[in-house]
Amino acid sequence: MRGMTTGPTDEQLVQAPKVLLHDHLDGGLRPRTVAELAVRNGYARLPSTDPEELESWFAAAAEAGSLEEYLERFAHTVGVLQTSEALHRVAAECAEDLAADGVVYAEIRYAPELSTQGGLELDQVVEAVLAGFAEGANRAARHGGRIRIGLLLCAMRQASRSSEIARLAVRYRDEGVVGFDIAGPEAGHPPTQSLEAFEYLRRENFHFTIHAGEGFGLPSIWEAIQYCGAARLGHGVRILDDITFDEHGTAHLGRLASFVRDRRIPLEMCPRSNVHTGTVNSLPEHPIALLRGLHFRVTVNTDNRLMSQTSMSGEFRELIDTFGYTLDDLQWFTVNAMKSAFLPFNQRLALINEVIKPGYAALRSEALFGRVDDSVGPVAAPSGTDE
Ligand SMILES: O=c1[nH]cnc2c1ncn2[C@H]1C[C@H](O)[C@@H](CO)O1
Ligand SMILES: [Zn+2]
Repeated sequence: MRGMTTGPTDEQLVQAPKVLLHDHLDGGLRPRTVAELAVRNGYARLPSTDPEELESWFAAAAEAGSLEEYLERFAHTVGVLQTSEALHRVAAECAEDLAADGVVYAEIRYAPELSTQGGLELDQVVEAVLAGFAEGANRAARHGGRIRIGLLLCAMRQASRSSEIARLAVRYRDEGVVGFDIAGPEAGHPPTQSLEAFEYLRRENFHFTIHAGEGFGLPSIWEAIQYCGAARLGHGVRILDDITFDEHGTAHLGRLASFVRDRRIPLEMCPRSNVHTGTVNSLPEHPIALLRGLHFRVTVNTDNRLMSQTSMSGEFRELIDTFGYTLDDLQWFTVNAMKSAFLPFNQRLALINEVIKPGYAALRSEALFGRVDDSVGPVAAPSGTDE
């Protein structure tokens, strides 16, 4: 509630409806699942098969300091994702974990070309993931969780298979694939290397986002938008390079930054991941607060829950602690994300009006009346919090 001195509790952050647009399937496995799949499928290259040790090993990605080093950890999650059963299980657990964290709508991305080392066809990869999502969402619903979940297909920038993956995405557009993306090392692999794929997708009226402005700067963002036609930007952090400040601290937007803001191009920001890849030095230095203040269409995302040891409620917690955000800000980020989703307009609107806004209103009214503690009766809201 605007003006409240107390912020939302961790429990309220989980209860708050959240929308996640940028999260990699192979970056969010449960450590125990990685270990079990490795044993079951004879994958012998894991650094450990003890779930706790594995969790710490993946978490060391936090010290990577560069996108390239951060990405090295994925060899092992991809290593255990080479069968339909493994993909199905991991996708189902992903849906369950997100629902348990209060995510009501998610677009999860994966590069199917990474799961063909054991003989799977691309179609089988996509089908296993989609079936896993459906199963996980159903299991979550049985425990009171509600989640809509779609798949974005990534092509890996270094692999030159983007046109093939774009065609795959369009073929599965009515089965749960909601969009396309390119991922992997950004420097040396500009978006225009995949121009043919993006032109095809545009002719098909299909949706796509592009990882840009994370491991490389403005030229990557410019190509993603002006050559390729990206509807959203994965990260987009370096748009900051096109903003200058005068001696009064007033921000001035360059032409590209203005275009991004004027066109309401969503920025899929992933604060914790950006610190881990060295894209920004620390969370307080992250441009999310500045860009939110300048009314860019900012969204909050996790990127890789395992490698960056995060969750949507965890990202929100850190933003609150760092920038003093309130429930109003969290609702703003969430509505921004829902507006930006690759879902039909009427469904986006329904989720905003029937799920997100009522969810935040309920939390605000809880803050207004004080939380009920069964042992001592209602806890009064702290004094001096009137607007
Ligand atoms: O933040 C990222 N930037 C670029 N590529 C990424 C990032 N996080 C994960 N990936 C890559 C590694 C995965 O294997 C791939 C598909 O999910 O996408
Ligand atoms: Zn990413």
